[in-house]
This record gives sequence, structure tokens and C-alpha cells, in this order.
Amino acid sequence: MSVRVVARIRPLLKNEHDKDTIVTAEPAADANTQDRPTLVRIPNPKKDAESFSFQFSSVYEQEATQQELFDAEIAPTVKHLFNGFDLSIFAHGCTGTGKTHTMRGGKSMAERGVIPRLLSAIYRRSKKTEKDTSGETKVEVTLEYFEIYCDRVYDLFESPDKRTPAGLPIRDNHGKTVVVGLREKPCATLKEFEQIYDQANVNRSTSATKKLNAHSSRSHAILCVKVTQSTESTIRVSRASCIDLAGSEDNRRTDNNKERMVESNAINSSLFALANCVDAINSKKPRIPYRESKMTRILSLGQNSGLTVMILNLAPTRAYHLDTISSLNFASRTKKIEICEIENDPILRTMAKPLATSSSIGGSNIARQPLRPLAAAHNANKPEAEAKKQGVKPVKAFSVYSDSRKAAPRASNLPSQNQGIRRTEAHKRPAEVNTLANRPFKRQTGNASAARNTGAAMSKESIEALIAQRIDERLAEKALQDATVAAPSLSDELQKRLDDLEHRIDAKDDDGKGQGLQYLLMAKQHTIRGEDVSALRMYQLAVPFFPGNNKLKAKMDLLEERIRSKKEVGTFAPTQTNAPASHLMAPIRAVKKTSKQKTTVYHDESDGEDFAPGAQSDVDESYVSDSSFKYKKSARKAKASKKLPVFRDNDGPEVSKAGGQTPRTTHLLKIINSRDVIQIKALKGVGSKKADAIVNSLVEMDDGEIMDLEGLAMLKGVGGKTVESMRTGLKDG
Ligand SMILES: Nc1ncnc2c1ncn2[C@@H]1O[C@H](COP(=O)(O)OP(=O)(O)OP(=O)(O)O)[C@@H](O)[C@H]1O
Repeated sequence: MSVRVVARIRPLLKNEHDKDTIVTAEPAADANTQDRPTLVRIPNPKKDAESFSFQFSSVYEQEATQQELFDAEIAPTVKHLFNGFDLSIFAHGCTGTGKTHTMRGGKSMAERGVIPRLLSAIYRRSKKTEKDTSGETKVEVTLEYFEIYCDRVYDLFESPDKRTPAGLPIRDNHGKTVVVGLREKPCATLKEFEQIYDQANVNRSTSATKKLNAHSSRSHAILCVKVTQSTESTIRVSRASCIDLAGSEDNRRTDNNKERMVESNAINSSLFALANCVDAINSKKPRIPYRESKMTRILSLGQNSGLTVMILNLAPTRAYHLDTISSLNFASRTKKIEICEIENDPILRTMAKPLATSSSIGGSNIARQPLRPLAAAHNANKPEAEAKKQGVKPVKAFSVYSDSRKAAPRASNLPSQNQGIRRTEAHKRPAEVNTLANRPFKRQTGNASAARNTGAAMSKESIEALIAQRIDERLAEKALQDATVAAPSLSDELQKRLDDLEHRIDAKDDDGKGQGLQYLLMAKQHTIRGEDVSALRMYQLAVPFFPGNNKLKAKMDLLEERIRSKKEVGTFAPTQTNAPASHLMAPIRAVKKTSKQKTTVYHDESDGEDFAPGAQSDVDESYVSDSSFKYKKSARKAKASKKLPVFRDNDGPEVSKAGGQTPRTTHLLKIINSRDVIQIKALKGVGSKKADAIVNSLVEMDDGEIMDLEGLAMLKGVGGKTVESMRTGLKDG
């Protein structure tokens, strides 16, 4: 995998003036005259006498057209996509620098952005491939389009009013990260694409009106184009992911309120994770930390062989000076600092105390920060050393945002998953942690040489910076507290446990304990929801992976005791713990009946299936049936007060098929096992939430399938009533 980073400087907007232009493109010193520029030059915001130059693979100047950018950077990758490589295209930059213009573009042919041009190229190549193989190879294009807002995933093919606030869950499935319940739309022509894409973008901007800027520059929008080439004997799937990243911006400049600062933190940590991944890929590290954010995880960044193109969008004017330097620091592979006149004074190092000493969680963590350079090691210190040897005056080796003081990692008592906030300080370099201390409080719109202040002026500035920082901290703290209160504690807890265990599962995959941890994870989830029987069952499944684990046994004993005391079940059979995992992996099966079992069994007369539905609640899973449990027989007769549903199928025995299932049951199970949220949602009595829960449970089962109605009723969020409703609905339909 390789990452190509190019910069694009947008033209001046109507309200911008040429005299304010500070960002320029330059060819490298050794470049030919006809070569495209590769350097971006920008003055040091604190010292006019200095400028920074950042090196990229290519730099596109203000006049560069959409066509030029596409032809040079994206068009050559399309053939690799058809050769089975994945492609990721990122547009990065702060708000208003042209990310959407670059990715989506305008409506006219000339103004079309990277995405429509890419689709156009894909359809052209599809046709060519089909033609060249005389129709033997068929190419199918499907789309997924979603956004990640505050570390939550929302389907952009779904209108905002149908979204669940928690967003779509993501799960690992056979080593791949999947977004559960995300729609995949087949899309055969460019025209069809334009329709679908425009509609989805309306969904995005409609939400934006509700939450101010939330869904334009405050979320990452990801379009995944899946290209499937199939012949009679082979299927080749590759994906192009086009990502319009959330804009980075400075909270102090934008007067961000508390809500936006929470968003800002989520954006910050995901961009930080992205920077870490790109850094690791570029420096060919064996481990890419793609699990650090949902975005990098979903994209499996660095996990598959593929190409990545990052387009860094830049505004040319002084108004964006600090943001531009942040973005350049984030995306640049090399940075040089050049000094026009030699200054021996220390450069703005006398600012306030490092933020790391603050006990608050706010400050640098919350305010938009300059992002870390991808490879700080590229800073131009080597040429400087050589120049020194030759007696040439040295180039200063410092960064505007660096500070030699080390920041101690701060402890925070905030939940790491709350509102998608991750604590990343421990990973940060001092340059990031101390950023605020080094940053001028206000954007410098006037003469930048004012930055060369006297000591008194500097201390005034530092006081202002401190005050601003404290305000940010308080606001952020409050925002986070509010967020903690607002978030349902159950889902927080679940999420936290889920994440903890996922990390452990990941780490343990190699020693074979991953599967066992999966069971523990599910057990914990069930326990949290108060579904003791299911929790116990999951612990049982985990036992073979942790033989002789007393803690596990104690947990099971406790649960058994609780179940007994609750009288959820009648007689409790001894726990079967030594069954092989494969056997245990098919937990959802028909009730095994023996004459001794006392099971609450409902007989579906025509189906010939015994079906133990949920007790009184759809989420009560006390009707779990496997060899570990015994139930009282015919409880419906014994206790008239328990109004449990009775399933009757009037299809009659003649419609029963081999395997003891009616076509209706078979059909229902087929729909369920398809894991297709849309089909499942269409079943009677199943809403979006239930459909999501069903698919979620199925994904947790890996390859497991629901074999019968009892198994279906056992799924989370499904119960006897729901199953009955689904079946009736099918029949009626
Ligand atoms: N290369 C370009 N040529 C002409 N106009 C451009 C170009 N790049 C950006 N613009 C204009 O600049 C403005 C801001 O661009 P755009 O909305 O794409 O920024 P953005 O980075 O996506 O911002 P946000 O993060 O807020 O969505 C728009 O009016 C857009 O038309």
C-alpha cells in the first residue's frame, strides 16, 4: 500500500483579495521547468522573515482545473481498481478550502469533481472489459454512502428521520470490519449514479440544517464504490472509497459552542488516527493502527493492498494562515524551514505553562489543533548539518508548533467512548500537546512581523491565550459533562465493554482465545441487559477456551443462582461445559425434547415444529432451549395467567415439507438468514430497530444461521409475539 499526497490551492473567492495571498506553489530546486510544482510555500505566522516550504508529490495551483487534477492523480488508478486493488481517495483541509468542490464539484461537465469523474471512468472501463471478453466477464457496480459524525455511522441512503441516534454498529466479521445494516445500492449507469448520489447528498445537507454545520464540514462522508467482476469461474471484488473528510478548524476562531467542541474532539481524534495510519504506511511499519478510529477501521486502512491518494485542499489567503499550517503539518511528507534573515532570538518559546500541567480535560484536547506532521523526521535538519560543516549559516531547526517541553499524559476520568471522544494525548508528540501554548491567540491578519514582540507584548499575548484556553476548557468540560449525562448509561457501558473486549479479542486472535473472548463479550452484553439465561449460555460457550478459570465459574454460579431465584425456568440441568466449540457454535436450534424435559412448548400444529416463544416480553430470553436447560412442560396449561402466544399455522399438514417446516416458515427463515435489513424490516411487526438488532445478532453469530422459529425467537429484540407477527404477515402477504 502506498499513499500519494498532493496539495491543491483553491482560487480566490469573490470576497478575497490578491494582496492577502500567502500560499504559493513552487517547483523543487532540481525540477525541470515543465514539471508540476511540488512545494507549497507559506510564511511563518510568527515571523515574516521566515517561510516554510512543504513538499508533496504534486501541487495544483489556483488555476488547475478539475480535469487536470483527475487526469493526473485519479485516472491512472482506475486500471489498478480493475486489477483487484482497493483505492482510497481523501480530500482533507479546513472548512472552505474546496474539499467538496474537489470531490463532488459542480453540475457542469467542466466543474464535475473527482467522484463523478471516477464513476464515469469506472463505467467506461466496465463496458470495455465486458466488450473485450465478449461478455464473459460481467462487471457490477454497487454503492454504499455513509457519514461518520461524532464517531457514529449514519447511512446516507436513509433519510435522517429514520436514523437511530446511536448510528449503525460496526462489527468484525471474519477479520473484516462491517457496518451492520448499511445499504448497498446496485448502480448500473452514470445517470443512475447521479440520481442516487444527489439524493443522498440531500439527506446529508437536510441533516445539516438541523444541526448547523454538523453534517457538512463536521462529518466525514464516505462513498464506497464496489466493483465486482465475475466470470463463470472467478469473482474479483475491489473497492474505491472516496472520503470527504470533516474540515479542521480552530475553535477559538470559529466561536465554537460546546456542542461543536465535542464534535471537534471527535474529528480531531479520527484525523489523528488517520495521520497515524498514513504515517505508519509511509514508513512501512508492520502494524498499522487502523483500529484507532471508526473511519480508519471501516476503511481497513493499510490492511489491504491498495492505493491511497490524499488531496490536501488549501485556501490561499492569510485569513486561513494557522489552519493552513495545521493542514500542511498533517499532510506533508517533508517540511523545510527557510530563513531570509538570520534571527538568533528564541522563537516564541516564552509562552504560558504547558497545557499538560492542567488538571482539566479541556484545552488542547478540545480546541482544534494543528495536526501532527506525518513524518516529522523529514524536517530539514540534515541539509542544515551539512551546511554547518561548510560554514554556511544554519537553517533553524524548529517548527512553529513545536516545543521541547515534554507533556506528561494527563489522567482523565471521562469515559473514553462517550460521544466518540478518545483520549489520544498519550500518543501525541509534544508539538501537539503544547500547541496552544505556542499558538498566537488570534489569527494574524496584520503585519506578521508584529509577532516579533517585546517581552511585555508577548506576555500580554500569553495571558490572552491562557484566558482563551481556560474558557475553551470550561466550555469543553461542561460539554463533555452534558454529553455524559445525556447519553444513556446503558449503551455507554455496553459500548465501553464492547470496545475493551474487541481490543482484547484483536490481541488474542493469535493465541486462539479470540473466540472465547467473543463469547465473554456477548455474555457481558446479555448480563447488562438483564438477560441472565442467555448470558449464562454465552459463558458456557466460553468455558472450553478458559479451562479451570475460577472467575468464570464464579460468574456462572452467580447467574445460575440468580436464574433459579427468579424462577425464570423450572428445573435447571447441570451445565454442559466440555462440548466442542463447533457444536456449541450452533446454539440456536430446535428444542430437544425428552420425556423428562419440562418445557414451555408451543406446538405449531401444521408446521410440526415445536416452538418455545418468549415469555411475556419480547426481550425476555428465558425460553432459551438447549441441552443445558429444561423447562416445565405445557406451562400454558398449568398457568392460565401467563398469556403466552400460541402459534397456529392454518396451512395444514399437507404443505409441510421435508425437514418439518412449512414453506412459510422456510421463507421467513430465508429472509432472516439473508441478513438483509431491508427485507427483514419489511416483515410485519419489525421496525428499523428490530431489524438492526436481528442483523446485529446474526453477525455476532459469524456463520451461524437460524434454523427454526425457536431460534428466531431467541434473537435479541425478537420474541414469540414478533415471530408470530412475522409469520402472519408473510401469510397475509
Ligand atoms: N478549485 C476551485 N475552483 C473554483 N471554486 C472553488 C474551488 N475550490 C473551492 N471553490 C469554492 O470555494 C468555496 C468553498 O469550497 P467547498 O465548499 O468545496 O469547501 P469545503 O472544504 O468542502 O468546505 P466545508 O468543509 O465547509 O464543506 C465554494 O464556493 C467553492 O465553489
